[in-house]
Amino acid sequence: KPLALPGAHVVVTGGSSGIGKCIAIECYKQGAFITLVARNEDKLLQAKKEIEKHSINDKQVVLCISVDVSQDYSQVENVIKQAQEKLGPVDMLVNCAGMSLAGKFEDLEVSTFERLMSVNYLGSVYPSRAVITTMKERRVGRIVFVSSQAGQLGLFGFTAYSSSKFAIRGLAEALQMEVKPYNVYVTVAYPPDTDTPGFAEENKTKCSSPLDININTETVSHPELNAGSALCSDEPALTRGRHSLSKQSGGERNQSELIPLNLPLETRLISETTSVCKPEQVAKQIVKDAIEIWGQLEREASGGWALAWKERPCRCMFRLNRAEYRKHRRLLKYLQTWGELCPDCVQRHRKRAPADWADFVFPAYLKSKQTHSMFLMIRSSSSYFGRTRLI
Ligand SMILES: NC(=O)C1=CN([C@@H]2O[C@H](COP(=O)(O)OP(=O)(O)OC[C@H]3O[C@@H](n4cnc5c(N)ncnc54)[C@H](OP(=O)(O)O)[C@@H]3O)[C@@H](O)[C@H]2O)C=CC1
Ligand SMILES: CCCCCCCCCCCCCCCC(=O)[C@@H](N)CO
Repeated sequence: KPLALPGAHVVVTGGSSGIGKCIAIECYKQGAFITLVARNEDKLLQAKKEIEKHSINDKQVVLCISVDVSQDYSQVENVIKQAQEKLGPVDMLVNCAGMSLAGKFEDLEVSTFERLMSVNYLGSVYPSRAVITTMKERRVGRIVFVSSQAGQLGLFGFTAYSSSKFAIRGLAEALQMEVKPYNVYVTVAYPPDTDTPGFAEENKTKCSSPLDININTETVSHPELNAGSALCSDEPALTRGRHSLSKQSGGERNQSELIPLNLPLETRLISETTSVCKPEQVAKQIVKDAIEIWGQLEREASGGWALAWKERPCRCMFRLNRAEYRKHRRLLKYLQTWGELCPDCVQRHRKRAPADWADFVFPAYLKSKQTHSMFLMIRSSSSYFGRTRLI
């Protein structure tokens, strides 16, 4: 049976901002009781207020608990205890707390690797560990992990981030095997770039040196500019209201938007080849897939395999037909040869000619509507196991 959200207790880590907040809103709109978990109390309270605007009955509650999910297991366990005392056993846990930092391997501090592993990986282990026993006993439960596209494919500049997001996948797949007999289901979301405060932060670390690039980080946070950048947008890739090359002259640059760090331009270029999603849209898909029954998912997954096409069936946000799937593989090929393409691409970029460097990297069809549509992939571990006969 699908999980019934009305009256259910949903815990969302990272629920005070971005995708997590939108997931909380989505569940609340469907009648759930929510516990938000994050560090900053002001942000939590603000999110609570925003979520409460969407109530559908007067019994619904939004509880806020401040904790760092990455530090101390006993603290996290306590938080879950508190939440269960107030709102009952957790029916669904969404592990959305996370952070991202981009940089070349040798430019990243080793502490960054430790930090991202703690927050993204251990920060998903701890809450899951704290809810799992009760879920198994009750034979009810959903655990959602939020990985990333960078958790399916190693991407330039994401050595620290990608690996922490890959780790989540291993955790989820192994856990699913253990808990499936107890009617507990695990999903992993692999979202693309999504317009959130966290993404804006990350982009600050993605700039190149200021000599030839203007990064207009403002663009991404303006919803009206981003209106055309939804998944289904017909607009070509470069006019999607992303932090595209600014036409401002050097003299008009806002210095605060330029972080003069030696951080990878390539990362930003790769990133700009796809559209930015709206967090509401990503959240909706994540919640839908988490509460659904796997049988259905498996059938729907038959449209195509995304990313690791050989052995890993994925659920795509929009199903792919055969032709689209072929394009998909081409895109992957391009990414695999990125190492060769990129130096040239960067050089052209530096010379500012041709302006449309993405045409060089990706042929026009890859910037088409269908391509935009593929970028949200929600993976169902059980459909994976079903297909590859691992169990
Ligand atoms: N936006 C994007 O482009 C994509 C994001 N993702 C993933 O989605 C998730 C959410 O991202 P997004 O919405 O952009 O992020 P935001 O930065 O907007 O929100 C992050 C949330 O996590 C909380 N958080 C961060 N660190 C901790 C911690 N140590 N302990 C407890 N809470 C913490 C933050 O609150 P506080 O700081 O107060 O603790 C905040 O509520 C992340 O895991 C991210 O990696 C995946 C793919 C794409
Ligand atoms: C169809 C084949 C799919 C090919 C996918 C690769 C496309 C390259 C674009 C990758 C963009 C970076 C995603 C990371 C998002 C993220 O996690 C951070 N933004 C977090 O803040």
